[in-house]
Amino acid sequence: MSTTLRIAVPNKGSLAGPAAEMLREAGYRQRTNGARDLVLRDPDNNVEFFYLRPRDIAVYVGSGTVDVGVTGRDLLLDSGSPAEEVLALGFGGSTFHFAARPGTAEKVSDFAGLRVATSYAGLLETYLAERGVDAAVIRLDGAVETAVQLGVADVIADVVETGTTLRQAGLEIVGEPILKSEAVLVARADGARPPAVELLLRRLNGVMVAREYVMMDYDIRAERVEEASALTPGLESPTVSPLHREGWVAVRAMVPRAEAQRVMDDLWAIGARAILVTDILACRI
Ligand SMILES: Nc1ncnc2c1ncn2[C@@H]1O[C@H](COP(=O)(O)OP(=O)(O)OP(=O)(O)O)[C@@H](O)[C@H]1O
Ligand SMILES: O=P(O)(O)OC[C@H]1O[C@H](OP(=O)(O)OP(=O)(O)O)[C@H](O)[C@@H]1O
Ligand SMILES: [Mg+2]
Repeated sequence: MSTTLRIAVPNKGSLAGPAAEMLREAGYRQRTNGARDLVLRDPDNNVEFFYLRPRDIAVYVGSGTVDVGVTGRDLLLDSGSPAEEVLALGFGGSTFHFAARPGTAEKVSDFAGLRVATSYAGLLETYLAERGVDAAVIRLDGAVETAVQLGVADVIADVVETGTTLRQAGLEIVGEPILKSEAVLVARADGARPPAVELLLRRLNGVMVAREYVMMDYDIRAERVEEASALTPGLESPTVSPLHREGWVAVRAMVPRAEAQRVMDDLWAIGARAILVTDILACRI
């Protein structure tokens, strides 16, 4: 039997719930709601899950003590660990921005000589160094928006999701986004990809495709099938099957979920009927 694959999963914070849900959808065993196990075995899949702080996951993966892990792209870059992103997972999205009181600065080069507070010091130091900006980086653990009010910093660099926290602290975004982040699967940068990792990647990809697409079926007159196929090209090519009713065909294609209603309207307008949309439960593409 091959060696057990070790996977690190966030134990708390905004990535923990969606990460466990995605792994469950991919057919792996996960902790039941509210459980606080630090390790969980999934003998059917020959996998062991380690529930760790999201900030630490890239460090464990980089050291080789676990094979792969789920963390944020921002946390991976901040860690400076020899781990690399192998798959973006489509959840936990956020944008990392500079913010300050109005009138403090307009662009990054204005930060020279100022104090910038953040809980992503590694990421920030690299960013400033790459642009040759000499600012003092103040390392904080969280609630960095308050640092300006308390006089500890002039500027902050932090995750912005809705912008509510910034507004409440009287701050506004300065300059371009520093980084767009989302949850990612990470593996050791120099490591070979064992078959178990390839299998995990295929399963996670399958979950993402099943979430992003729906299956669309409809009937249409044969002479309009080219037009219809242009509206529903599918991933490679739509399936067209003969119907018992003369002059008509049945078409089946995957359609992006977000476009399903518009595509149905367009199909209806060219004479398609019996248009049905169904969820894709799982897939391997
Ligand atoms: N609104 C958000 N606030 C913070 N992090 C977010 C948010 N939305 C997505 N993320 C992502 O979640 C990861 C941070 O997760 P982490 O669990 O460390 O922080 P958290 O969600 O703020 O939890 P906590 O504050 O309880 O430590 C980062 O990759 C970050 O980009
Ligand atoms: O743009 P918003 O929707 O307001 O979200 C962004 C805020 O949410 C997170 O803080 P969190 O609540 O996790 O507290 P923390 O700073 O202590 O981590 C993040 O650090 C920002 O402060
Ligand atoms: Mg937080």
